[in-house]
Amino acid sequence: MVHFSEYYNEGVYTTLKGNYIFIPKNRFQVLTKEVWNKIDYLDHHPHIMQITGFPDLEDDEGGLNGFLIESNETVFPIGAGFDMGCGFRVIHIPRKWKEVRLELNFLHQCLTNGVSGFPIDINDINMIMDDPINWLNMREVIGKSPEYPLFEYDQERPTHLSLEEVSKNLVQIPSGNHFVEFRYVHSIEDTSFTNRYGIYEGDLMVFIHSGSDISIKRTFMRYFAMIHARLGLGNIKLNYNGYKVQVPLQTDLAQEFLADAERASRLAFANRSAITHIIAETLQSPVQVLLDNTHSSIRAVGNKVQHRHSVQTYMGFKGEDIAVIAGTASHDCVLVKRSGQYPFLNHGVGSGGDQEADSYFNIEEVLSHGSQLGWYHTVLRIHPWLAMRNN
Ligand SMILES: Nc1nc2c(ncn2[C@@H]2O[C@H](COP(=O)(O)O)[C@@H](O)[C@H]2O)c(=O)[nH]1
Ligand SMILES: [Mn+2]
Repeated sequence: MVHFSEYYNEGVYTTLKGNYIFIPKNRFQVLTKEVWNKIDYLDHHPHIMQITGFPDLEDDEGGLNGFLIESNETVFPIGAGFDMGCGFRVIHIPRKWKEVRLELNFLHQCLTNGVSGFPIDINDINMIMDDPINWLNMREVIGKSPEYPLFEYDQERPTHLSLEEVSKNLVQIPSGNHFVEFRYVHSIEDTSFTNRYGIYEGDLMVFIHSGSDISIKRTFMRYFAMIHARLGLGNIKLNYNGYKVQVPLQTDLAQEFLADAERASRLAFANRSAITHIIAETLQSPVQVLLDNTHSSIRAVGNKVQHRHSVQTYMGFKGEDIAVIAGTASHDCVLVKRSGQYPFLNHGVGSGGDQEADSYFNIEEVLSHGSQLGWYHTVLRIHPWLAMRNN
């Protein structure tokens, strides 16, 4: 048994190769053998430049949740999990939460059955993959994202996504652990921020958590299986180390995978934008999009590949770097403002799947850990009210 605690200091574990795992002590102590095997494997991998673990680090479907990998010349298809492009959008609505009950039934109908007044066809899908911002402008979508990073990709690469399926599933909540939640501001800690942007206690906050539809998720599972089979790695067992499945960056397969990863991110972003539009139209209200990010992505710049599995960066909102840390369905979510230099943070409190699970960590513990590391301070807390899902 290795006594890892000798490397643990003030909320940070330093690996043998000098990589960091930012994790509260009691979480650190219960990391499983499988998690350590994966960390150790990547820590010693010749094509890995950096790995980083975040406070909600844990095992997840062959990979690690709350985990960032930066590699050289190599793509790890499990690096973002299968829900490629998944992210949160947070919208402030300058109305009190108690005032909007009447419109919600109609909204639920729209967001779970599709919206006839907002038709989507294959041309829309092609335009979104090509230039999502232009598509939003052309469709006069209300509620633009203040900042959303698009990455260059090789648009000539063939796609393995089923565009027909995607077109049927856009402008609605995808299945899986995706939702539109109506929450409200219930305690403000940084009044200078909220006064600047007209945010008050009791105001409605809408959370859109949405990634790919099931057909996109299956595409990335197929990529994984295909690369696994090509490498002749045998059977996939429980607690499989999915990082053993890798593909050189310059191969056609890796380039197709990366192109589809960026397409999936753009489609998920467009879906969150279209959902915002439907909410704004239904509530007949202005909306203030605080942020839109993706926490599951694989992107290459030059020969460097960044893999994010449930890891977010701060987003620019009117010159301020902010993020939202999700709690659970029945707990607060928290808007934070960056106070340190470090650009990344965990997206939530773990990966519990569709239902509230025991495996979720305590948000207070996660928050105090991030604050102690000097990453951010709390701006406000957002209380749960009601949620819409589409399973
Ligand atoms: N506001 C809510 N947050 C939730 C809910 N279920 C889970 N979560 C949080 O979201 C993140 C992201 O989930 P993932 O599927 O992308 O891993 C997770 O870490 C939880 O903190 C919910 O119902 N409402
Ligand atoms: Mn997600």
